[in-house]
Amino acid sequence: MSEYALELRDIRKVYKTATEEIEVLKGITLKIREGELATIMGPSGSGKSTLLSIAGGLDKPTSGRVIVGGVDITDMNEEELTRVRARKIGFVFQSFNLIRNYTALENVMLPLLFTGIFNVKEAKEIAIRALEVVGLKNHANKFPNQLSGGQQQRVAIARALAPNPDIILMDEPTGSLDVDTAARVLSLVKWLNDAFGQTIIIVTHNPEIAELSTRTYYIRAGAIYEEPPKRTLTEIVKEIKSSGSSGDIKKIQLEMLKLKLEALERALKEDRIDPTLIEAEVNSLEHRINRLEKAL
Ligand SMILES: Nc1ncnc2c1ncn2[C@@H]1O[C@H](COP(=O)(O)OP(=O)(O)OP(=O)(O)O)[C@@H](O)[C@H]1O
Repeated sequence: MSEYALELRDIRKVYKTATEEIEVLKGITLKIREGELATIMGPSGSGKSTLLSIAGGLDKPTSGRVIVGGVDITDMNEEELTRVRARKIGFVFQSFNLIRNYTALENVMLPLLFTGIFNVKEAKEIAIRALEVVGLKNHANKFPNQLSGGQQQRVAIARALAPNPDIILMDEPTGSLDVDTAARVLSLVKWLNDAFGQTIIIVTHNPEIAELSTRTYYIRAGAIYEEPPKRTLTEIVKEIKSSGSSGDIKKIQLEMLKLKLEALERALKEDRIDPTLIEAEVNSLEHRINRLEKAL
């Protein structure tokens, strides 16, 4: 058994769309030791969920290796991955992802049955214990819509926990919960890490969750850091300006101004507006169009 619950080696991820290629992850190496409660933070669109999907074998990296509990899952086919995911990886997402017409108990039993290890009776016994761990033993036969948001998230945690996975991956696990319920769910997560030694990775925007964790990582511009990247406001503004979008915005603005000018000229020609009222506006539009054309 490896000392790492999860190892990501030089992970690159390039998304190809019809018009462009985006390199979201630019060679990320990450080693999560057993028993860690790690958080991954970073700006919106920085690739946190992409990294989590790759770590969980839900998505393939463009290059690099993914090793879960000492097993290299990078080149596994879908059938092998389904087994490995069920045995070694638990998932908890913001939207709970419980199956609506299954009871809480059945929802927790499902990944246990997917492992191919347990029969129905064994899966049931383990699932009941997992529900007990999250304080929901008495709600085992309820359907998701008969449970509160916090209870549903606890069922999702029981489901992730039941197969005794090497690692539980959580994507904004408290994102859709109110503050009090979120705090209760988080204290359960923290307790599972402390008492069970369960290795957990949480992707979040919430710095308070990072405070609970044993280690915090930050993703920015496709790279990962253990310290929050220190940037001045001027650097952030420069980065946004040079991100390529401001040129496009100017072009769109120019098109909009030209369309407005055309419309004004048409209205003037067709005698639909008072010329004295719009003279200044036409002048100002022409001036702005000139300036933008020079800037592009
Ligand atoms: N299937 C896909 N095809 C093309 N681009 C994608 C795809 N999935 C994600 N992206 C792009 O990859 C980038 C990273 O997305 P990702 O969801 O991993 O970011 P994130 O850090 O989790 O963002 P957030 O905090 O807003 O959830 C984004 O620019 C996104 O638009």
